[in-house]
Amino acid sequence: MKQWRPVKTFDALFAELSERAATRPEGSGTVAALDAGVHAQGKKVIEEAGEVWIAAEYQSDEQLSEEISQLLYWVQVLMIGRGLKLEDVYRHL
Ligand SMILES: N=c1c2ncn([C@@H]3O[C@H](COP(=O)(O)OP(=O)(O)OP(=O)(O)O)[C@@H](O)[C@H]3O)c2ncn1[C@@H]1O[C@H](COP(=O)(O)O)[C@@H](O)[C@H]1O
Repeated sequence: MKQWRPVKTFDALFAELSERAATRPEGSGTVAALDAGVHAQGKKVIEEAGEVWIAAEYQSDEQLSEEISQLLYWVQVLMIGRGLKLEDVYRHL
């Protein structure tokens, strides 16, 4: 059974990843992802977007939700790598 944990929102994840970028803790996958650069980040965005599409066509709601969460993560990594803030995106919504 999955352990209960508080719900993490898009904004809370962005704050967490921004903090990782600023403090660069050892062992952080986000720090490694940022150091890998925009080309590698863009490839992950495309990969995860493809997995979202496949999950939407063929998989369960749970699997689709998980793929979407990974796409959101990689979009945030790419945003932080480029120095964008949430407001830069939100003003287009
Ligand atoms: N939400 C995420 C998250 N979603 C996706 N990912 C990464 O994206 C990858 C996508 O998984 P896949 O199954 O598609 O791929 P994989 O086979 O596991 O990995 P690859 O071989 O494809 O690289 C995962 O392996 C993670 O490296 C994430 N990595 C971290 N987080 C959260 O980000 C925060 C900071 O994490 P750290 O920087 O690692 O401390 C924490 O709250 C984490 O929970």
